[in-house]
Amino acid sequence: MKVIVASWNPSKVKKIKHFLSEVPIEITSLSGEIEDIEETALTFEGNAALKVEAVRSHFPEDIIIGEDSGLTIDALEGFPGVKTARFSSGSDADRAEVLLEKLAYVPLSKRKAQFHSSISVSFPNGESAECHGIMPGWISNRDNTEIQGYGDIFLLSNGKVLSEIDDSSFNHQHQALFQAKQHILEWLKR
Ligand SMILES: O=c1[nH]c(=O)c2ncn([C@@H]3O[C@H](COP(=O)(O)OP(=O)(O)OP(=O)(O)O)[C@@H](O)[C@H]3O)c2[nH]1
Repeated sequence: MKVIVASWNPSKVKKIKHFLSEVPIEITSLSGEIEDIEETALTFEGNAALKVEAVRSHFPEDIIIGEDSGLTIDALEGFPGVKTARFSSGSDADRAEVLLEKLAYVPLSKRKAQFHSSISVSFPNGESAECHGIMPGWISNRDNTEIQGYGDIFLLSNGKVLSEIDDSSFNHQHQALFQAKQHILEWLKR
């Protein structure tokens, strides 16, 4: 039995594999023949479950883990939410610029935002566990000409943006991954 990471994003796969490295079974990613899925659910939880379901029949005897993450902005009624990776064309950096334009006249106190991570862990006997992590912050109103992604516009309570922080052990993905790891370790002990 292995843990299969149901993601088509190599840097996400690397992060999840690294975080789960203490789990005493092999952790592998998808091989090229399984196509990326359309993320059609309305919630992060729903999309994490869709990723797992999409690959379940290929790995009937393994544990499968799917993750969906994104940003919600209070002043934009939760936008971009599940569409964080694709609400407009281009890169995350381009989309971060679009968000800054939408918030151009909104003061910092009203720029509250959250990063979410939902993980679905599916076990070969049909059981599953849902995990969720959330990191609160604000969308920065600082001038930043070097925007490479959402981490450069997400301001934390210590006054730094996410991309300036080396230790991200408190972040949304790590919270959800920590819960996922506990579920897997408990399941393996049975
Ligand atoms: O700068 C960032 N710092 C973060 O800490 C962070 N957490 C999430 N995100 C963004 O949220 C979307 C996830 O999309 P997502 O879960 O659909 O993943 P994906 O499509 O890349 O891979 P897959 O697993 O679906 O194959 C993408 O735009 C990510 O860049 C972050 N950006």
